[in-house]
Amino acid sequence: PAAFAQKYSPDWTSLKAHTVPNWFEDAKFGIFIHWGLYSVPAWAPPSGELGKVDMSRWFYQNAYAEWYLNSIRLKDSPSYKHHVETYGADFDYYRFGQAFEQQNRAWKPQNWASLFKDAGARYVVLTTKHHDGYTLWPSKVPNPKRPQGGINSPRDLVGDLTKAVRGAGLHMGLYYSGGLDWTFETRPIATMGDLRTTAPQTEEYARYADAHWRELIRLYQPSVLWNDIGYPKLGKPEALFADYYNAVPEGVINNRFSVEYSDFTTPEYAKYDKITPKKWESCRGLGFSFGYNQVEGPEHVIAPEALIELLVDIVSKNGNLLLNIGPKPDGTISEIQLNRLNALGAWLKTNGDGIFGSRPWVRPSAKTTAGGDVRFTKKGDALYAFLLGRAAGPSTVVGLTLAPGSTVRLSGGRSVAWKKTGDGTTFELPANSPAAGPVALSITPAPAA
Ligand SMILES: C[C@@H]1N[C@H](CNC(=O)[C@H](c2ccccc2)C2CCCC2)[C@@H](O)[C@H](O)[C@@H]1O
Repeated sequence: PAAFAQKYSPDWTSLKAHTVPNWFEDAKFGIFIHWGLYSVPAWAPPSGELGKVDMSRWFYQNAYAEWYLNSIRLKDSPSYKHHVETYGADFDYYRFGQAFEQQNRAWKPQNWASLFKDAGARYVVLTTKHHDGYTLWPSKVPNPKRPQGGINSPRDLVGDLTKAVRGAGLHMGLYYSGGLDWTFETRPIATMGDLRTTAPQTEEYARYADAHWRELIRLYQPSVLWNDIGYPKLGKPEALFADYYNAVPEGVINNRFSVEYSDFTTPEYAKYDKITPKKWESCRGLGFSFGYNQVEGPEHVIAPEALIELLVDIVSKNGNLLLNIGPKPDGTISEIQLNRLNALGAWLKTNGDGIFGSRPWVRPSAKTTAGGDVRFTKKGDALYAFLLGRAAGPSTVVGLTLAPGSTVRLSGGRSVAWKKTGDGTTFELPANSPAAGPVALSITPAPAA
């Protein structure tokens, strides 16, 4: 097409003509990465998941290790106590830049790309600037609050990872904290009200954020604009969106610019409980934090089997899972995180056919007569049934009726005997499910309902 194809104009009517590209619908599983100065202290009280901790307490015992700067500004927080004991009360947070920049010289981005590919991920979203204002690329946009600099990575971490990820055949997306920037607003956030009043709304900041997003689009043509926690009202997002889509037609934009248009919604540590027609993506850490938290142990981190079941549940309801990894400053990833990625990758290797490229069926779930959970997806003329919770032996799915002569196979090909019963359909599953994770059945032709 002509290089100057200006399909989109900067108004919501034009932008609403954009549809979610197939690659994002098909992808199902992405890797979120929170990496930055906060990865150096890598410390937060594992107080619980967002949504399970009372918001009146959340900010004082913030489980998000990437909120370290805000946490140490709250003098009665466990993080402040830890900071004083470990670095001293007068150790300025931005001095972590030295250790971060020194240690990430050793980082090999291709190691991450192959790790994520082996895990079965189809796209990656990296933090380019989190709330602390530090940019993971050597931005040329001056920060009026930091004339002395010190908040731009000298190494192009964004570019290096983008190249490696695309080299591995995955899509590359970029996260940018449009709503908060603690180099512009230094007041601590102790309540949701503070979250709103400390979101910078000056013309100066709006120009800064817009220039950053435009620099990122020009340099890297990201497939995802993952803005976070709002956007300055004066930031003219509709112009940014139109220019982005005209430059990256297959791009997608999330709903956290907090404007009337987006390609997908972004429940955080949450998921929908039914099929929603609008595309959505559930994001969470493996534990309670996005940034690496050295304190987190197995009691804080999702178990491998629960992680696989989480992905299957989300996909059955028209969502993607954006699963976060918090790397150490030198780019290495903790064993507890690697272990979960590998478990997910192993299961997807055998059972991914009913996940990738699938779409929701007429209903997302059913039960077995033994009380087990079942999730459905559809792809081509096959219905996929995922029996959660180590289903084995004869298993009857309630309310499911197959056409006579239907073929049922385990993922990996082995055929499965089935018969119609009063309650539904009984499948003769193997006596024990070899690997962890749901048993996946393909059923052709797919029943109508
Ligand atoms: C991916 C994560 N996003 C967080 C921003 N989260 C939000 O804006 C949170 C949120 C959660 C769900 C939908 C919209 C907004 C609010 C902030 C605290 C309670 C609700 C960031 O604060 C966090 O550090 C991480 O980057």
